[in-house]
Amino acid sequence: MNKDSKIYIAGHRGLVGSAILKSLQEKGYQNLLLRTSSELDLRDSAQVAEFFAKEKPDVVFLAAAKVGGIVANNTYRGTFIYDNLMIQNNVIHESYRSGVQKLLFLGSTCIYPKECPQPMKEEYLLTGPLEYTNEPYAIAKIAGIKLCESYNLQYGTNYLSVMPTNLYGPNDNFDLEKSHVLPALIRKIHLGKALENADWETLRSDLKNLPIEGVDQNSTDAEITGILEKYGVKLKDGQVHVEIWGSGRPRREFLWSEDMADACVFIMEQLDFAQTCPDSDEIRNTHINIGTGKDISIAELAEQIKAEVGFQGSLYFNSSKPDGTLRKLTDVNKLHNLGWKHVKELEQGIRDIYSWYTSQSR
Ligand SMILES: NC(=O)C1=CN([C@@H]2O[C@H](COP(=O)(O)OP(=O)(O)OC[C@H]3O[C@@H](n4cnc5c(N)ncnc54)[C@H](OP(=O)(O)O)[C@@H]3O)[C@@H](O)[C@H]2O)C=CC1
Ligand SMILES: C[C@H]1O[C@H](OP(=O)(O)OP(=O)(O)OC[C@H]2O[C@@H](n3cnc4c(=O)[nH]c(N)nc43)[C@H](O)[C@@H]2O)[C@@H](O)[C@@H](O)C1=O
Repeated sequence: MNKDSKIYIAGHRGLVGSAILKSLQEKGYQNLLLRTSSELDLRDSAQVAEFFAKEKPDVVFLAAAKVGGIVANNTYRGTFIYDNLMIQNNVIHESYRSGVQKLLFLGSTCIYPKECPQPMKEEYLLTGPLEYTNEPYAIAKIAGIKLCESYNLQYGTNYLSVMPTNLYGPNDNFDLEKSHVLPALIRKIHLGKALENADWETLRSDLKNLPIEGVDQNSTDAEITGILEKYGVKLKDGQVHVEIWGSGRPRREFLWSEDMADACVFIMEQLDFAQTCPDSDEIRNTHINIGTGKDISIAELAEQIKAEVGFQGSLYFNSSKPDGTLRKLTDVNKLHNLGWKHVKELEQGIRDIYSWYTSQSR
């Protein structure tokens, strides 16, 4: 990959894709190829074939995918497996057909078994049953790793795969049902604080920027209070209570999206497929974990966000919502040995994302 390479970033408006775009621009890459999903639906084989044949990119960052939190994965199981298989099959296959020199596939640490030894090493892939709530998504991601690996071995392509831990940062999804835990808690606790202060202006401007079904900035105070209750932000006995899904016991590892993007660009600049093979006799587990190597319980995360936001009310746990995997801490030795380490720690990241969120919802 060099500064003149024609680089296609699939998913450039998303959490990770937007950070990859920013990182490449900052590093002086200028020949960038971008398409939104409405301009190019990557599930559509004919559209993707035409795009690659015409544009012939040199390099591809595949950060387009159907993505969501635990409940979205568990609810839209068909969409998660179909969309992801179609997107990655089309992009990887047409990259091969049009002669793309290098490609980066983004998977996820949910590829590892539900009961995986901790921390999770790359070699633990396919050693046990998966967590059921996101099994369809995880199976698509495993297929993506194997598609890259198989094309490399059969056709001599140079496609790399990275497995990021849970990510957060600017341009994340803050939907209260479909998002991941960190953005969901930032927003719920922010709304909780506004409700306890009877700060209707803040509540209305939040809803103006990111409407919740059944309520908008023109709704009455009572309607807003009623709908927030449905999403777990409740005013009861003069106090506001914010719902945390599950038991609070699961542990998660969080990486700032711009660190993730930096790791992606670093790997694409520094590595070829041959160097990712741990053992030349057995070409397996060539993917690379990307994370911090540190985790925290959901209960602790919620307390940290509560302190950062300055919410005075209470947090309560709703055990009717799924916990998912109890722990998925990445082993980041492979990444560290390559010479890359994250920069932003979680405490600073929470501060920065809360500041970003409030600047957007004003
Ligand atoms: N977020 C996280 O915590 C984690 C993410 N990952 C992986 O990282 C990658 C990026 O995720 P993230 O940035 O969070 O996801 P986002 O949901 O923020 O962004 C996904 C992007 O994919 C694009 N996209 C979705 N469907 C299509 C389609 N049919 N055709 C074309 N483009 C499409 C969207 O484009 P548009 O905006 O134009 O509609 C969007 O920009 C994914 O592979 C994900 O699985 C892995 C682990 C954790
Ligand atoms: C990135 C990763 O993301 C998903 O896996 P997950 O880590 O389980 O996802 P999550 O962020 O949604 O939840 C983490 C934990 O947090 C708890 N939790 C509490 N309160 C809220 C809450 O309000 N919202 C959400 N979403 N979770 C909450 C929740 O119950 C769970 O115990 C998969 O898509 C998977 O495929 C994947 O790749």
